[in-house]
Amino acid sequence: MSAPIAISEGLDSRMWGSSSSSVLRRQLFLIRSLGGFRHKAQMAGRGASPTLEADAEGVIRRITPVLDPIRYKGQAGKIAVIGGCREYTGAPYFAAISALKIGADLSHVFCTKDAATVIKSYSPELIVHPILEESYSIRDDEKASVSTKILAEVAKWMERFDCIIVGPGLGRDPFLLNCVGDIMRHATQSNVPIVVDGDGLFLVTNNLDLVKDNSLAVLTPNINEYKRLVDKVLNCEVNDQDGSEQLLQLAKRIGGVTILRKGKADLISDGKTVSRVSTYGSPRRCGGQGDILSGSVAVFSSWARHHLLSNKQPTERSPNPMILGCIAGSLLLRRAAALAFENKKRATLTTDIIECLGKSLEDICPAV
Ligand SMILES: NC(=O)C1=CN([C@@H]2O[C@H](COP(=O)(O)OP(=O)(O)OC[C@H]3O[C@@H](n4cnc5c(N)ncnc54)[C@H](OP(=O)(O)O)[C@@H]3O)[C@@H](O)[C@H]2O)[C@@H](O)CC1
Ligand SMILES: Nc1ncnc2c1ncn2[C@@H]1O[C@H](COP(=O)(O)OP(=O)(O)OP(=O)(O)O)[C@@H](O)[C@H]1O
Ligand SMILES: [Mg+2]
Repeated sequence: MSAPIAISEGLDSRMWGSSSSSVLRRQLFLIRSLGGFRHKAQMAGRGASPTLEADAEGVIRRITPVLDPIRYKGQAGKIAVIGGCREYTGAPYFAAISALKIGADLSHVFCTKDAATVIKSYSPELIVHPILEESYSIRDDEKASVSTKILAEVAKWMERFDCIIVGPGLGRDPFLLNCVGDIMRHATQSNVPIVVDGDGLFLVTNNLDLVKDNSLAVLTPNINEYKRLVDKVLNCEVNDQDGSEQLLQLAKRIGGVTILRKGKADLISDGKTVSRVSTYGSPRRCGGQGDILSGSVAVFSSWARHHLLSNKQPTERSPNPMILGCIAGSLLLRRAAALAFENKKRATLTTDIIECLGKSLEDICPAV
């Protein structure tokens, strides 16, 4: 029997954001009575909502689809990464290949022409679209028509995707970011979930309307990206003493987007609840682990959405699939990082962690 989902099922997810003392007492009662679920509650601060250590294994078991012979290609997920430019080709590759290794059926990359051949050469598994342009490659008088053409190219595919990941290795070219902003607006109109990472967060922090009020958007900031977001949205510094409460306020202020704050422990909030994943990963901090995480979150949140939609009509009490995706993605990356580190120690690299994704998922949720 699969373990219960840590948040929301059986609990009203809206409760966690409240600071009234009776609600707080009730929350604590519920947490204590959930002892068998391996929850650990930690108060974020006086009068603040508790942070739950998520039952991430239970979440993974619950949402991962069975490998059923009647399924056809595409049903386990079609993911697209919008990223990859002259400087960065590793990041979009890591995100896209991780999505496949976890179990998505198709993984696309929309990148600049310079990056496309390089990314294709890393793997024949990826479908690579060399369509993005940076300012240096186009004249001013071409910009309007080029950006219309880029949007049309992505729009052709958009409704087929279960999730897009915006930002790994995108770079910060203003023309390119402008086009990507249009792509994000189109995804939002088409109800396609968006995971925003890396330079996508640079874009969003300066254009919050791109994700505001979008409950299908997930932001996955690292320490620097989080600092910039807090500064811009809350107009203050990062508060590590009361980190959960600040994260809750940040997510609320952006209209209920889900935020996964990466760090020693990953904290996840949609402005209503705060969950934590602190399973030990690896002491190696090699670049690219955040990219694996973005691919992982995209796949798991698509599976969680599908799982919830296929079981019953979602209600206000249903868990937020984007949060479930973050919890599952965070645990899987950490397990894979721990396994890779066991083998490679100081030489552990992101490619080693990617090789451990399959075994880590198999240990939690066997294929047969
Ligand atoms: N193998 C690969 O291909 C990998 C590629 N990766 C990709 O790299 C990109 C940046 O991600 P990251 O994680 O280095 O950003 P982060 O920690 O905020 O910055 C660190 C410092 O650098 C600076 N800075 C960054 N970009 C800048 C720019 N364009 N121009 C100027 N300054 C810039 C930044 O300065 P600040 O923004 O704070 O002013 C901060 O001081 C992103 O696309 C990611 O996906 C990674 O995923 C790793 C593996
Ligand atoms: N100090 C830490 N201890 C343990 N795990 C950590 C620590 N910092 C980050 N992580 C884990 O590593 C993953 C990547 O986080 P990180 O902060 O390195 O992202 P990033 O800077 O965006 O990575 P990338 O190099 O891919 O851009 C997160 O899921 C987090 O769980
Ligand atoms: Mg990153």
